[in-house]
Amino acid sequence: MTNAIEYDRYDRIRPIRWTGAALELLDQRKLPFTVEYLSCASSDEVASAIHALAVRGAPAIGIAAAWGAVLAARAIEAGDGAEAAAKLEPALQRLNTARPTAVNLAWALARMRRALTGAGADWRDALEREARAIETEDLAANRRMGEMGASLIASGSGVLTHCNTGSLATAGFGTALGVIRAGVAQGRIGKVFADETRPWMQGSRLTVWELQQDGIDATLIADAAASHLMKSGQVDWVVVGADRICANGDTANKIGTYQLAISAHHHGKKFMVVAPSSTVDMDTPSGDQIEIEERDPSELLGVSGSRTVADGIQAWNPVFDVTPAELIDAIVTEKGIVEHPNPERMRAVFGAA
Ligand SMILES: CSC[C@@H](O)[C@@H](O)C(=O)COP(=O)(O)O
Repeated sequence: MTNAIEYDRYDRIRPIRWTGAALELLDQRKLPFTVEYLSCASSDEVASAIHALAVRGAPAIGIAAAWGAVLAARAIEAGDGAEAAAKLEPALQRLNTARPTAVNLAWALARMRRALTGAGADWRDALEREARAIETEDLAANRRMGEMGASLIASGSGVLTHCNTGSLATAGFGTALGVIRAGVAQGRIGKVFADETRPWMQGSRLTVWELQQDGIDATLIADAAASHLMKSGQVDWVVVGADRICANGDTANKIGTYQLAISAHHHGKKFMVVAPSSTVDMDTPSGDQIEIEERDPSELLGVSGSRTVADGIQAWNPVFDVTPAELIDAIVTEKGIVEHPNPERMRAVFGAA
């Protein structure tokens, strides 16, 4: 179990690049066949890219929004941080409403506002420093969580993951996928399964592609095959990311996570949530208070742009669900692991709201 993790090996995919003049986003709508960066020169372009899923994954949209605030600053004149904060607020609000469920977006923008507090004429530098810090800290948190989460996994285990929680969804390395990378490097994980994650196909288009870049074998399954897989005994842990973790441990993540947790519980498999503390929202008492994003039903009506459903059919497209804390064995963050989360154990690691 002493295999060192060669982090350089995982540095090949960077979803977010700041050029000094523009924000470049690896366009996740086009992967895996086209690797192309979308250049955003204004905060409104960043907000549109977040809404359209050109950049996606809770930590990545927080980082992109932080750089969006830096771009918004280019469009205003202000003598100090207080004046800048007032003038930037409309742009920050537009970034904030680009997607509702992942708390990392609001968290990153709150940090950007705080960076302006007390800043003088050099307020633009303060903003840029903060955006860079948010990005750098995310990468460090992912590496730490990777090692912490992997330490829970017994040698030779099989894991199943959902959605995409890798480099593409973060500053790099990933959350749940970081645990999988670390677990494979340490020889703990023998077999990786990824589900397709309908309807947007983050698993089949992004996760298995990311793992292939690292030379990690992964087996793709249909979402509907997950319970059958667990029953077959090939999986010991379900390892997922999060978009918002509440004060009681209830966790919002990609639609389908909840049914994986129910199935894991039924089959006696362990269920791990991996997320940086920027995903923890101690101000929201429970999952009942989380706004669940509903996207355009057209995402369900076709595959790769080709319509597969008869005209006139209605569809409902909630893109996240909430897994109750009692179905979670461990929440892994860079601040610590909360086993069998409840309000008291959450407070012990993250403090009171
Ligand atoms: C490290 S990413 C964690 C979550 O953001 C991820 O599991 C997820 O649900 C992403 O949803 P998406 O709609 O693709 O942004």
